[in-house]
Amino acid sequence: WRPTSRRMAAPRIVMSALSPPRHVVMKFGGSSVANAERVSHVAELIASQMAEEGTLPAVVLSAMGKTTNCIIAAGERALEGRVDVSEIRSLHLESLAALELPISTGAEVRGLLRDLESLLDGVSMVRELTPRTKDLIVSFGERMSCRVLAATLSKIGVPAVPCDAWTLGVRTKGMFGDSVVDEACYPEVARSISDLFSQGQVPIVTGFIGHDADGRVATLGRGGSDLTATVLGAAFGFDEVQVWKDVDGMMTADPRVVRAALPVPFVTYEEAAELAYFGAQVLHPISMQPALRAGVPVRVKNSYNPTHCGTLIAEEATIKERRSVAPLVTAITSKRHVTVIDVVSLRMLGSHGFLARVFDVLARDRVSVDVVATSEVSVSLSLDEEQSLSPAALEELSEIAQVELKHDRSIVSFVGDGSRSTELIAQVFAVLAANDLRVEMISQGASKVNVAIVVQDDQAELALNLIHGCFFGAPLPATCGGLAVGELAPGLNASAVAA
Ligand SMILES: Nc1ncnc2c1ncn2[C@@H]1O[C@H](COP(=O)(O)OP(=O)(O)O)[C@@H](O)[C@H]1O
Ligand SMILES: N[C@@H](CC(=O)OP(=O)(O)O)C(=O)O
Repeated sequence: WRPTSRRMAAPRIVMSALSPPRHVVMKFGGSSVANAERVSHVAELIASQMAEEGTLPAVVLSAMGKTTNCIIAAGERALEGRVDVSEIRSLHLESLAALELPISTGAEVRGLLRDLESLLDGVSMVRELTPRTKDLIVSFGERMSCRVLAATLSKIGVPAVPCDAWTLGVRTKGMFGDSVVDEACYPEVARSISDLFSQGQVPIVTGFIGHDADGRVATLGRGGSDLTATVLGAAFGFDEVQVWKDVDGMMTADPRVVRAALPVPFVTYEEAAELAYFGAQVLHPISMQPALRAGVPVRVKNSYNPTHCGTLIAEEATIKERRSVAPLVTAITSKRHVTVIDVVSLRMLGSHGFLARVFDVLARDRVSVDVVATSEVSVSLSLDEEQSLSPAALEELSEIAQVELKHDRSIVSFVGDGSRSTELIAQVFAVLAANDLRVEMISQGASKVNVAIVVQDDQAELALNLIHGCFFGAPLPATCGGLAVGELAPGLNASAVAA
């Protein structure tokens, strides 16, 4: 679907550039607006980008800091009869005061806090918190943060207006807590944004939330503001979707785990989706889909180093053109605390339908699988930490096979040039074998950009650093996952690691 009415007249906002403004989405997550100081920093960043680069933004914002986690915790406490929003109230009222925002903004935020508290009182009385009610209570985080940022921007001359996403027409479908945006709403969203731009207004849009077909609040799953940003990008046809973080773009690994991680300048949509799905926290797993379908480039930027070019995420042809050489590995990521299920059935030797039986049980238990390895009489598959098989499902599998659960595993994934996977796998296994790190599963082939291995949790950090050093040449840190390189886990080869 391509938007028809992309461009409206340049609004009253003073634009330094003579050419028509570049329409961009600027998404800021919770860590970018964790307190009053960071809200003020983001407001200055938006205003300076408008003035210096002539951009006309729609801003997508998440709840301040860990407000979503706090509201979820408040919901769980309300189930036990305790209603307490003091931490949430303090953060927002102190921010209002520190930012010296108008009384009207304070009144709006206090009203939202009262509504949240009333809902929690209700949960406390009925001792029930349905997925629908949980979505409604968590939505208050984004609704408050948008009002705080919009008022802060207005104070510095940017005519910002807070927009609950449903007021722009963002309509969801699917389950509460894990909805997606219905593409049928894109034309209405495009018109709403055009109208705001033509009125010279900068929309500050709640990420993560929307209304379902019945007008009930629903959320897009944790981290869903990235998806809101790419949906707006696709619906209106923005020139770029910017995802602002506290790091210099998508990195070659999680910088909190691999201190030598480096920014990646160019990533394809497919690589970004695989990295996000297999643990790279930097983007929501399905947020690349709307951008890919509409051909809208995504750029991951650092709000603390805005002059850094960050990471450009775009279609394969564009990225290949921009890359000087095709890297063997673009980036490495990991998903911790997964469970591997080994299902072995000698009785099914030669008989068809073994795999179908196993996956039928999983489907009825509504669990999704990340990594699979099969043989004629066995299948191994991984479930991430939020999922587990019901006793009934385990019993049913045990009727046709021996079932073994192996907890505390990690999936380590390498995203890169799938056509050179043999070379990639050879290097990975060489460095891991040199250190007696055991690979329990490997999966390659389904995706042309991803190879995944399974190791034990307590060796994942070392594996990540070893492999990262292998492909990106950075020295090993003194310790990996609590293991000092000089005093490695029993049996590890110190000389090879040191080398
Ligand atoms: N491959 C990666 N590239 C960049 N950042 C990563 C990666 N993997 C994990 N991270 C971590 O994700 C953090 C940003 O995610 P998050 O804190 O959720 O940001 P936000 O709140 O803005 O959405 C970074 O600070 C970084 O430590
Ligand atoms: N606040 C929601 C939505 C979101 O996307 O947040 P963040 O941008 O901080 O990941 C959450 O915590 O899931």
